[in-house]
Amino acid sequence: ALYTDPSEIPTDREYDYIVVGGGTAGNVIAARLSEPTSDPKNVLLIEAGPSNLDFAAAAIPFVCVTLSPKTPMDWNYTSVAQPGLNSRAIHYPRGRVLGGSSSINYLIWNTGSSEEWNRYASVTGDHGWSWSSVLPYIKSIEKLVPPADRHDTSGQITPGLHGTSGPVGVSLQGYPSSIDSKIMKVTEELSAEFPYNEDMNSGSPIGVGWPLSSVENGTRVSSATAYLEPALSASRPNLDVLINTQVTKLIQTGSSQGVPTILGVEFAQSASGPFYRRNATTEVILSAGTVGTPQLLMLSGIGDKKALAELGIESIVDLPDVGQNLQEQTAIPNVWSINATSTPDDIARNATLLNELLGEWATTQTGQLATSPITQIGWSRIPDNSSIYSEAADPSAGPNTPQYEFIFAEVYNSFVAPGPTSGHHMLISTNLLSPTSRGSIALASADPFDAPLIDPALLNSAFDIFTMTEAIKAAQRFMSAPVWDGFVLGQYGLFEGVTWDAEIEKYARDTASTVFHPTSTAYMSPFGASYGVTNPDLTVKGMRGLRVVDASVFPYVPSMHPQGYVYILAERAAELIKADHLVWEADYGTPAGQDIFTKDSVCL
Ligand SMILES: Cc1cc2nc3c(=O)[nH]c(=O)nc-3n(C[C@H](O)[C@H](O)[C@H](O)COP(=O)(O)OP(=O)(O)OC[C@H]3O[C@@H](n4cnc5c(N)ncnc54)[C@H](O)[C@@H]3O)c2cc1C
Repeated sequence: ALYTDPSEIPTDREYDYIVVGGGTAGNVIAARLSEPTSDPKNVLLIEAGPSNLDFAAAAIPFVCVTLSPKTPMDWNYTSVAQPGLNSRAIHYPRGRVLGGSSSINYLIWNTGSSEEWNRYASVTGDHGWSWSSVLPYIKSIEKLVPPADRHDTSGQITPGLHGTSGPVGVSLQGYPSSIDSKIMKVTEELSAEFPYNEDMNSGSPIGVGWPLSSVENGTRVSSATAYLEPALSASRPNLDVLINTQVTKLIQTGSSQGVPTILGVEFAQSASGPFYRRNATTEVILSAGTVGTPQLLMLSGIGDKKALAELGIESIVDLPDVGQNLQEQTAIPNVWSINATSTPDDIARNATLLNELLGEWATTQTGQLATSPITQIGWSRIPDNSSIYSEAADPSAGPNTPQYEFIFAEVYNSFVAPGPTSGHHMLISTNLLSPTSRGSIALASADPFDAPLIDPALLNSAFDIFTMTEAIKAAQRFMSAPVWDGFVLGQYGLFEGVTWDAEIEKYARDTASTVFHPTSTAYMSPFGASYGVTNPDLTVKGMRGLRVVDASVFPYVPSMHPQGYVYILAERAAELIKADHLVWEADYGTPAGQDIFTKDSVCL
């Protein structure tokens, strides 16, 4: 059942599992663990935000850009001042709603470069995170469906690479744009630098192609719509979901041989309380995301002992890497003025047009709003002989893994300057994918209702600014292809006249912001490692009862858009949890065919 107030939670029910955070990963976990079996498990899911169903706009793909920042679906964080961005602080959106960031994101669907999954396997010592091991999850998660406009997608995707019956509907762009054919033409005119890639989700992403989005029937697919709503609609008596309620602390419930057990959670709807507490009988699964997870661990005494002592927080386990190693990607929307008579720029300026499009979407889930504003994507790398390699090693997972991205859209956008009231535009957002900078999440105070200090460390290293500058120059080369003659009028807005390296660097630092992809603040390392926060089976080091399942556990930020990776992670995590539960309860040993990494009985 769905509850909106903690006082409604049945007091006589014992929960096997308590899941903290009804976001992208948390909903997968709650839905999977509460599946009907001969021995059903009771699951309580606690989400800080409201229901996604309270927000009609969340379902409409094109308006994804309006769901954050500064909305009721967003935590509305601001970063600390960024030295790499000329000391600017930036909005730092994170979903605070059922579905979490999958309810407010820009819908791009990627499942990875094979090299980086293999790197996850090698740095965690768990073959279960390798590309060959995660491929079956990708197929079982995806449901490839026709685009909203039902156009012929031959040659735009390799259907055989995709699943057809999973919970997450994914589709290609569902509305034509005037730049589609021109971008494809560049892949012929400048094919050496910008080759066409028929399917960027094959494991080898490099090239320019058509992106998939988490959109089905012209409507957003999130973990709330794909996993939680079906589970709730099935009226599972063993699944309880509590919304509008923040978990304020994880609580130690015992210890054995000096190893603490964490099975308790404290929660409240506001700083003034009342505060409630429930214990799980089997596990607490922390899925509060890359910002929320380390914040809650530290509030609970799991983190750097010295730093916590300064805030008066008593240490349960000294884990200095909690909140460290934050990896984030940087974006710059570079805009060109174009010779077009209509572009989606018009939608923001013309209320009548917007209302017509909303009407069309409401009746048939078709039209311009049935698709995201992103038309194509390109993935690329700096040349192997780049001068930066004399001072920095390549941070990417390998030569087939992109270091930067182009996102194409037929519209003006900027993080720092308002939109123009006339004219038509296109943009290439240049995104730095594999930064060498490392940021952090730290507590501002011991009050769980205080926002944490978020430092994504954007453009904070020589490699990062070099690669971003090269990406912008590559975008300029892309736009110099013959096909744009007469169509492109010139660089626009703050990008106008920006040509030379020094100008590009200044422009980059003045205009960049986040791609919204923070990861790695509770990163996995091998069992027994003296660094890291979580083990390869996602249990938290040095304790029993607690696991982390969300984007915070990735050892490196995914080189592509991460929501697909998070679904994969959560699906495997649900299997690991179920398998461990069998092992612990009945002492069966490893179930036949189950690929469980060997670990000692204490899971340190
Ligand atoms: C604006 C934006 C655009 C993006 N665009 C894309 C894109 O196009 N493609 C893509 O692949 N990725 C995109 N991403 C990133 C992607 O959505 C995230 O990486 C992914 O969804 C993270 O999943 P998660 O489970 O780790 O965290 P989340 O989905 O953020 O879930 C965390 C949940 O925990 C809840 N929570 C936190 N603290 C507490 C607490 N103390 N108590 C209770 N609940 C709590 C939160 O409210 C939230 O619901 C975007 C993200 C944003 C914000």
